[in-house]
Amino acid sequence: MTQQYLNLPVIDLADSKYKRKEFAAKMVDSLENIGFLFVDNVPGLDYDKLYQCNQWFFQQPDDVKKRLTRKAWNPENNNVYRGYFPVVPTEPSRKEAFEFAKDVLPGSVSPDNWFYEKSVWPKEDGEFPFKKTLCEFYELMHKTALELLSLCALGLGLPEDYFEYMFRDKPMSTFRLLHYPPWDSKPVDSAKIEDGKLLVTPDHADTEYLTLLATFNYSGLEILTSDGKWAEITPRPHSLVINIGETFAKMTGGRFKATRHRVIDIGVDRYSTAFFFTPSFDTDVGFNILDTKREANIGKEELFGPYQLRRMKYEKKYFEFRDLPDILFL
Ligand SMILES: O=C(O)CCC(=O)C(=O)O
Ligand SMILES: [Fe+2]
Repeated sequence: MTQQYLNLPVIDLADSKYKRKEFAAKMVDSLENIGFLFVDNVPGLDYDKLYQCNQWFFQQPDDVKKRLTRKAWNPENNNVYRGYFPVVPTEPSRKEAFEFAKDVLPGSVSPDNWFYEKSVWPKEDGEFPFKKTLCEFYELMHKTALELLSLCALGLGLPEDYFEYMFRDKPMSTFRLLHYPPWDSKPVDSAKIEDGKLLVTPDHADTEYLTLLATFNYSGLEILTSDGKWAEITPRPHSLVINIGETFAKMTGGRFKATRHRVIDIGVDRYSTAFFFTPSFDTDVGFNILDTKREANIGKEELFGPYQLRRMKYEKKYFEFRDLPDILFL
């Protein structure tokens, strides 16, 4: 099979003030038909600095990573959800990652609800302000995601602030730094796909609401197009890749697509960052936002937190999530 390439639609946020309606329509069209798009000129987003954060972390020695490693891989630690997880050589998903969130106020959630556990951070040497810089990026991604959702709302004929309440109080968003080392001479069979290619992340759709991905001009990201073929996204420097997760798709009754995608081994180390914009645990995600007849949604309440845990731990069973503890009150 010859490799297919795809140029995604582009929205330039520098123009979004005076082309709002046009961009809203483009955003809706992209999410209905492809499920992915590029966003250029995100105000304040410094890609070199973000890449520097990514490189700084993955160059840390093993003992630094070990102190941040989730309990499933290091029983000495208490963090089950945030922090670091290592490459697992028997998995087709070949990646290590560092994940953090914005801490909630102490006492504002049940201590059993590890979705809100405090983020863990590496010790710094005073040379590079890793935590401070990444926390600023978190705020920037949060703001950008809200702006993109307000364009979606406008394009769908909803009030522009329609989605805001879901993310105002205790969003569960995760910021993930990723490193995919290339396969060595003996890749696991489950990583082998057509045309002799190798996976570093298998076919999946994201679970949350909206994903903001920086690929730093690396190739390797493929999406499953509507004609059933895998196509590689042509990287676009200084642009974010945007896609939606299953939660948003289901709340539009499937009108918006949570498109399946995967990452291919490009033969060299690959780095990216993903911001998963995620509602609060208590958000009702059981209704269709496009269904104007209220009765159609009665009795369908579904809290986001339990939905997310079920999808990640019991249904998708990704290696990084399948050992998560249960949450007793679910
Ligand atoms: O690294 C990438 O380009 C994609 C990452 C991804 O799909 C994910 O983490 O869900
Ligand atoms: Fe993904």
